Amino acid sequence: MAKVVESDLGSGGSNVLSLDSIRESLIRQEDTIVFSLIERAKFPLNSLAFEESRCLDSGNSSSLTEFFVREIEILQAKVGRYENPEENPFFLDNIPHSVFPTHKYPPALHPKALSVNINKRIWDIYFKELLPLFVKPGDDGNYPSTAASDLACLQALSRRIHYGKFVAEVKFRDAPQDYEPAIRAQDREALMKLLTFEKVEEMVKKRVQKKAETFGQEVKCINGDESEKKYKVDPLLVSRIYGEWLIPLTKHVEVEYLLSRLD
Ligand SMILES: O=C(O)C(=O)C[C@]1(C(=O)O)C=C[C@@H](O)C=C1
Repeated sequence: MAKVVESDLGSGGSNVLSLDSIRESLIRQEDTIVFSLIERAKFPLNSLAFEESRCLDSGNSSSLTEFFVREIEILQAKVGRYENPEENPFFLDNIPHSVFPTHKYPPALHPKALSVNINKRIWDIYFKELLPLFVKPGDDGNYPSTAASDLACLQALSRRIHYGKFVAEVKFRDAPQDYEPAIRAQDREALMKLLTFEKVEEMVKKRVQKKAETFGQEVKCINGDESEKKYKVDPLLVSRIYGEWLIPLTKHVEVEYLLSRLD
């Protein structure tokens, strides 16, 4: 069995590997996700930025958004972003090494974690299903700012969903006797059942709804008598995005990670 050691887990984490500390991080990530959706909602859909290749460089056939994300990922890789096991690139084919000495993240995950990357799926879902739900239709031509906002959303969503690897690792360590038989049998359904906590999911959906109400409320009057409350992104929609996409994709990552946990 590959060696995985007790270690510090990610951003500002304590060195206790526990389900509570992992959930704390997921709760903090909700703020980033809700804010990134609110920021993206400033712009209309601007689909020309991500749907069509309009690059003037004849050797390049990517959309403006894809070009932007690829270039930013290269830059971020050069300063060590992908040395952090919480970060997963969208374009794996062109990730260079860091050109600076990097922080040595203690190995918290099984080495097979590296092969769990569902960013291609996240990209497709984000542009085809999620974005049209929470931004206005239309085109204002502001593609560079739109692409920057899309990247912020994509990275926040990807980090949250791939955090499933850490959640799965902790659950496995807490109860190997429950998980090992299902892993040996490669039984996805049994694993899904073991790692599901419906009450926690309900709480997450309610909390992000509340965060979207709190962070995204239009504030025009200062004497508190807004006649009708208005939100930059519909709070019920944020809850639905979690319930229908983010939580199921996180669980999918958990299962994929666990399937190789004994390799
Ligand atoms: O908190 C957990 O136990 C998780 O696995 C995370 C999560 C989620 O995505 O929010 C996923 C599955 C559980 O059913 C509950 C919540």
